[in-house]
Amino acid sequence: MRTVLRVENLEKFYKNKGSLTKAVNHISFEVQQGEYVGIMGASGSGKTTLLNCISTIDHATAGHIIINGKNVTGMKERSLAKFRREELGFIFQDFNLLDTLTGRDNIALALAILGEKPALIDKKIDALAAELGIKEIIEKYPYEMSGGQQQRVACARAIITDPSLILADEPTGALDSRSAEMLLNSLEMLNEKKKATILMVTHDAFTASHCGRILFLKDGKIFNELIRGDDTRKEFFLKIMQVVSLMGGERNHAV
Ligand SMILES: Nc1ncnc2c1ncn2[C@@H]1O[C@H](COP(=O)(O)OP(=O)(O)OP(=O)(O)O)[C@@H](O)[C@H]1O
Repeated sequence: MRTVLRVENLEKFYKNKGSLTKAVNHISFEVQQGEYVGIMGASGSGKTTLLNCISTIDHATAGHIIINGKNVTGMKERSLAKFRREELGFIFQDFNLLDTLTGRDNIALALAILGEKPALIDKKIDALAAELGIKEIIEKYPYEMSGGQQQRVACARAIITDPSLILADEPTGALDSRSAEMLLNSLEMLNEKKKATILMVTHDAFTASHCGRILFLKDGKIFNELIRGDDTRKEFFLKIMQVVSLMGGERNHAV
């Protein structure tokens, strides 16, 4: 298996009026191609900081992040912008679609920026929209879509460029439970059928139970790791809940 992401001794410290917050404190882990990995932890444990460093939005204080063989920690902003476009797909809690573009054009933009031929853009979008069940809504503008529909368009936008790694930050955070489940089915499809490698931050044990592996953060460090293996989703959910309660309780979601 190929290593898509390698995080080595990563540190991110914030200095504020003499106090030092170790938001990410010596974290190391790897993600292999085709893995679906969740990051869980209490509020303030460093999840978003870690994801922002990996997504190259934030600069690490020390350590290395290697994505698809490229060390992003040393890259300059111009190379980083190109790197993000070519190698990463993003799914945010609040969808982040452009309001002035239809769903189709939001997805198309990601491909157009990479220089894809216009004739191929529509073909690729049509095929993916059918797989994600969003064919009927992609000609709509984001404000004409439900949150769940917007998030599935965001999924399509994240995968259409065939990125090495998809980064999702609380992707179900703004969705009701039915829309969340549809979104999770879409992510599962991207992972299983399209072999997408996904790293997802979530508070929610139900959402996390769709992953193949979970890293639990506490005070900026990896506190525990769970691997789903042959567990059913429900069995994995119960194991996740055990770790969550061991760590001091979290927001929950019924199985
Ligand atoms: N810009 C900043 N300046 C100073 N401290 C920060 C900054 N950003 C984050 N922190 C601190 O770093 C720690 C980790 O924050 P982070 O947002 O990564 O946690 P989180 O696990 O994502 O939390 P949540 O689940 O609430 O989003 C917290 O103690 C936070 O207060």
